Amino acid sequence: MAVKNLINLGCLFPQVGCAQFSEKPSVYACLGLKCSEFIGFSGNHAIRCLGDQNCSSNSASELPSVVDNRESSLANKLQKDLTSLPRPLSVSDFSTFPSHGSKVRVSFKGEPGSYSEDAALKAYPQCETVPCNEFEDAFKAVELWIADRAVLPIENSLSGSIHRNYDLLLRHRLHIVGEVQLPVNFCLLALPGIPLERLKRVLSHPQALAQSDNFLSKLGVVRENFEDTAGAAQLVVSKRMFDAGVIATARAAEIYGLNIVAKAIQDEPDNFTRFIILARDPIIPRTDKAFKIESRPQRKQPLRVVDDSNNGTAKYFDYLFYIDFEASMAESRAQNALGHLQQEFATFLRILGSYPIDAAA
Ligand SMILES: O=C(O)C(=O)C[C@]1(C(=O)O)C=C[C@@H](O)C=C1
Repeated sequence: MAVKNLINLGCLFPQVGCAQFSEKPSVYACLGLKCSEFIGFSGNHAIRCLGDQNCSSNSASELPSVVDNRESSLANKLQKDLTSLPRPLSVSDFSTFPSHGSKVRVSFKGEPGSYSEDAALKAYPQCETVPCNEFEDAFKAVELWIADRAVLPIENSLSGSIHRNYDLLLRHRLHIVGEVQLPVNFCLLALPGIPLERLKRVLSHPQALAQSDNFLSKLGVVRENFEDTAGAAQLVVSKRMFDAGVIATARAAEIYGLNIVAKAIQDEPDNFTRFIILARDPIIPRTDKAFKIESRPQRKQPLRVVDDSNNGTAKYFDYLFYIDFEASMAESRAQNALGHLQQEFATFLRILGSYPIDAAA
């Protein structure tokens, strides 16, 4: 079992590269009470369902019989040429190095039009985005110089941490150099000419479906999980699923030629996803002002959990903590605090990055 903990403190730091961030830096450190602990700390990961190949969705087959010719020809006309969109990278693509201009290249997990791509464009408005099949592919794209940055979700204000990315941060040697907080507004999209009442099912990322529960319940539709929101939009278009809606971004509607049939359908209006920006090299902070440390491990009162298999006896476990605090690593108090943790308490310490806080959220 692994436990994560976020802790904050703060100080001044000049922004490098991303114009809309504040000058406040934050440090992400990982601290383990046993190194081996993080091996078991990986999240579940679904297998991607891409276009019409290997797709377990029951969507495609029944369509020609349920749509009339008028709808079919309308959709044909409006459907964008999906083959012109960038194909997400997978590990096998990494032997070939794509040509590129001088733009910053930013890898993300998902298809063009996903929320993650929105986050990449918020951080680097002029960037060239590099879609990837898996979170790990986005890490590798940076490591292999195919991309300059990776933008990956780390937590959502409603659903919490994205464990897979915490795990990957430790498995890879990239550095956190920034963050983006993205307000997540879910839109319901459908093929052109299809009104809300015609929808029998809605496809999307599990988070999007879960966070739009009230709306979907009222609509009385079947929910179908998909790996990412934009991938679901692409599927609905490529399979001409006239009875299916998709929860995705407004940009996905534009990219795939879908109509927005409802906007801001999430249950909670304040829904934010926090993304981290990763680079090959760390930012070296230069500052001298820190705010406060809000929390720290207590040596005399370490965490305990009760192990049921041990007849309810209290048992100590090894923990891995992720600490996100406002400070600069150039500031001596921050160095001292982490130094003490390492000398007196932790068996493992790694600074995952020092970065400016996104104040534009
Ligand atoms: O499916 C997408 O569009 C994504 O970018 C993925 C993702 C996620 O990983 O949680 C990102 C942000 C939103 O909260 C919903 C989905």
